[in-house]
Amino acid sequence: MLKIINHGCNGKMGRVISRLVSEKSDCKIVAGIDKNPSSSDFPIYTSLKDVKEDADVIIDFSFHSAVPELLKNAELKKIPVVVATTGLSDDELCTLKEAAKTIPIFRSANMSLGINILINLVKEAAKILQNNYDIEIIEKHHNMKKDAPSGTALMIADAINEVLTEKKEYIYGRHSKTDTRKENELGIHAIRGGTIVGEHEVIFAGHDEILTISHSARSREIFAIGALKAAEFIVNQKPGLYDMNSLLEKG
Ligand SMILES: NC(=O)C1=CN([C@@H]2O[C@H](COP(=O)(O)OP(=O)(O)OC[C@H]3O[C@@H](n4cnc5c(N)ncnc54)[C@H](O)[C@@H]3O)[C@@H](O)[C@H]2O)C=CC1
Ligand SMILES: O=C(O)C1=N[C@H](C(=O)O)C[C@H](O)C1
Repeated sequence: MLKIINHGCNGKMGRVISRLVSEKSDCKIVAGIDKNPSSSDFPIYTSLKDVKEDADVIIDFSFHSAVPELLKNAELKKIPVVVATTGLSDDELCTLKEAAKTIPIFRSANMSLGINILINLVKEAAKILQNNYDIEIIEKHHNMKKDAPSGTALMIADAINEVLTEKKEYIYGRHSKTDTRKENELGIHAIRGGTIVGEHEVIFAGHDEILTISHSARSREIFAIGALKAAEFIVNQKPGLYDMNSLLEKG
């Protein structure tokens, strides 16, 4: 029985995690953590330091500024963490990398299988098309999303840059720009509206032809399923930083 702490349990993703876990027989939520506690069938705390229950793993869908304190306490309690929260600053990312020296940490801005396949396809296309095609990323999310661009858009952009001979400069929207697009640009554009779960589109625009590779999330369950798989995976790992590639390699 995998004993899970649900960090951000009262949020949109935290609630999906709780629902999916309640439908499974091989794992359970032993405690939740949220800055806005409410009643639940498991105890809810405002910080990991107060959690009394014994746990194997923490799944985190919260807010970027909550991550450093979570990791500090996870290190003290020696509990592996799945970090799904996006929008981490450079300093917060440094803290995460330091913590991964003590405990296993799984981090991905997108826990869906599809986006991780998209990244592999986009890398192949980028290698071939890098000299003659302009690359732009468009992401669309619901009107409650706080960070922009999405963590996934940045993860896709970083993956593209990894395989390019000449690295691109990220351009976030083109408001106030008064010159034409430069070859070294990689445009990243964020749209917010309604209840859009998450759409990512990578456009390779060349002379008289456009290649578009896209992914559309139709429910939050795909992220929760991925996070639960990551949780099962991370509990058996040594301290270190793991991502979706580690999980996909495992098969
Ligand atoms: N990696 C992935 O596959 C996915 C990542 N996300 C990311 O997960 C995060 C959460 O997304 P949602 O659930 O939609 O947001 P949400 O705003 O609905 O939920 C966040 C929850 O975290 C809680 N929280 C905020 N600060 C806290 C703190 N200091 N301590 C404890 N709890 C705190 C809030 O009270 C809230 O209940 C976002 O960063 C989002 O981008 C969302 C979906 C998929
Ligand atoms: O906030 C969300 O909802 C999502 N956030 C992640 C991101 O920032 O990439 C992943 C997913 O697209 C949903």
